[in-house]
Amino acid sequence: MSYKIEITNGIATFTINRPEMRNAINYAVMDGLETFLSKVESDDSIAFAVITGAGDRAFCSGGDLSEFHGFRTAKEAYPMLSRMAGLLYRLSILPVPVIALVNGAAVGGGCEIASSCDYRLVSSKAKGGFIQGTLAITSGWGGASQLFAKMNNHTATLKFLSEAKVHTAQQLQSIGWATDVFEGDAQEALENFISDKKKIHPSVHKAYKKLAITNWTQTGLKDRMIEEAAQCAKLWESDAHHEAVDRFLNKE
Ligand SMILES: CC[C@@H](C(=O)O)C(=O)SCCNC(=O)CCNC(=O)[C@H](O)C(C)(C)COP(=O)(O)OP(=O)(O)OC[C@H]1O[C@@H](n2cnc3c(N)ncnc32)[C@H](O)[C@@H]1OP(=O)(O)O
Repeated sequence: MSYKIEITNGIATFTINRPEMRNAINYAVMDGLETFLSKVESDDSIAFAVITGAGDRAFCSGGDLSEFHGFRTAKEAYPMLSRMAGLLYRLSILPVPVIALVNGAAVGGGCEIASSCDYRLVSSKAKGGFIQGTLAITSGWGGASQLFAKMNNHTATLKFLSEAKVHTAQQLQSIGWATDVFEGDAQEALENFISDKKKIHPSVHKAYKKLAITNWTQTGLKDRMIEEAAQCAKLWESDAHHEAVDRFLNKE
């Protein structure tokens, strides 16, 4: 199974389970994420949502380039991009704190998934970045809009996106993207983080989350994410993009 859903003690966890592909997102994972979101949206007993990747190499390497490379035009790419943007918007507006447990590399769309969460716990061994620029596209799943909604420093955010570099965990923390950097075991880091949050009543977390969601609703975050998908789709059809993906797939 390309994903796992576990709900234990009020913590709902979605694990992308394709470690051999560095947890790249394909349609099966998108279907799983949709199921997960529906469960969390409809179960009041859930107090925290967590998204992570299987293994210790990657949180998520973005879209599965072998599966999506068949899209040649903007019209072909847009349905996939806008569907995932819609799912990440739903992830971001879940009524409980949403935690990205960044156990390994988070690049491209992987960075967009983590950016759509409220908190990012990042392994000291992980690396991450919006590397889409190296493929001659922008982020296409609404991740840039998520960043602009959440990061304080506009110039640092624009630099993070447009330079398309891979950063160390420490660098990710210094630009304000990583909430915490942990050494060692990811599950232990998650338990510590959640046990600290549990010192405060769940209704307080939910109430603050509601305020954040009101802000995002009023500033049209969903529409901006869908517009981001449309903009990426336009770049998708360029020769520069197809040539860059060919180079990755041919391991040049
Ligand atoms: C499509 C949406 C778009 C968006 O809107 O954001 C994107 O996400 S663009 C996609 C961005 N992702 C990439 O460009 C992939 C980048 N991958 C990497 O940089 C590295 O794989 C890694 C994540 C840093 C991990 O490096 P490492 O641990 O050294 O593993 P390998 O590179 O050897 O990968 C193992 C295996 O997995 C395949 N792989 C990795 N990522 C993807 C991917 N996104 N799609 C398809 N396949 C992927 C890689 O080709 C290797 O395959 P094999 O050699 O056949 O084992």
